[in-house]
Amino acid sequence: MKTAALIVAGGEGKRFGSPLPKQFVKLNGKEIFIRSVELFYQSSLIDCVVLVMHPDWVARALSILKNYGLKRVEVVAGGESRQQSVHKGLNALSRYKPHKVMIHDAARPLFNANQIEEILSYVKPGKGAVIAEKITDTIYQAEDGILLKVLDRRKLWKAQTPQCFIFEEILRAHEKALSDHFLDATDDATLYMKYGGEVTLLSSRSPNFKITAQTDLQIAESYLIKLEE
Ligand SMILES: Nc1ccn([C@@H]2O[C@H](COP(=O)(O)OP(=O)(O)OP(=O)(O)O)[C@@H](O)[C@H]2O)c(=O)n1
Ligand SMILES: C[C@](O)(CO)[C@H](O)COP(=O)(O)O
Repeated sequence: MKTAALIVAGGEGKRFGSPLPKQFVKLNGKEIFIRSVELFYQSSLIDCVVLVMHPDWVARALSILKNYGLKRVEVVAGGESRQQSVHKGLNALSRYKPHKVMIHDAARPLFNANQIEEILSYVKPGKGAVIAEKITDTIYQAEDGILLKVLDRRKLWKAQTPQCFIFEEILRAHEKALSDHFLDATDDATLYMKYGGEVTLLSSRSPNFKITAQTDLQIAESYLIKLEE
């Protein structure tokens, strides 16, 4: 049975604040989206890869993928939101009839691909698996800068990606969300759980933070320099 990877790179990177969308910015000499695609493309456990790219940058992405010899990556145009982009990517994947799918932010290029097998082992009918990070700080709930409540951090995690599911189940969850006009989910586990799925959280074995601001890029570079020494 096939396993697919869906890499979402359809955003504009507004918080990064550069004319080039952050997924095209080079991290130690290689574009961030290429690093994320390669994590899955180079895995023997992944049978097909779809990259969802911002519509204005599809041609540029295709040319860069070709330069890296990443021939078997299908590129589709993303939507206005991450949720729409994922849905477009899932529709593109349908023709490959995958059994499982790993949905990953292109903006998380540091993910440790050695965890692919472990994550997939948790994915079963009705059960998804998501890489997340346990909270170590005290977490406040506030309104207008006034502390309202201190939350129990023992029960709190920071969602990351990949987020992995039985393909038909997460596709159905996205379709139901669309028909229910539930359109502002910021991740896929939200939809999966809303429509009855159970999600297992797994800690990342390496830094797996999202490149959101320019400072994140500098942190990622110093980590990679050490790793690739
Ligand atoms: N319409 C969108 C919005 C986001 N994403 C992708 O979802 C991931 C996480 O989103 P985020 O870090 O918020 O990226 P951007 O939306 O580009 O960032 P910003 O909010 O700063 O514009 C990224 O890989 C991004 O490319 C997407 O595929 N389609
Ligand atoms: C999917 C995600 O990376 C999990 O933390 C996050 O929700 C993406 O949010 P963004 O606003 O699209 O970066």
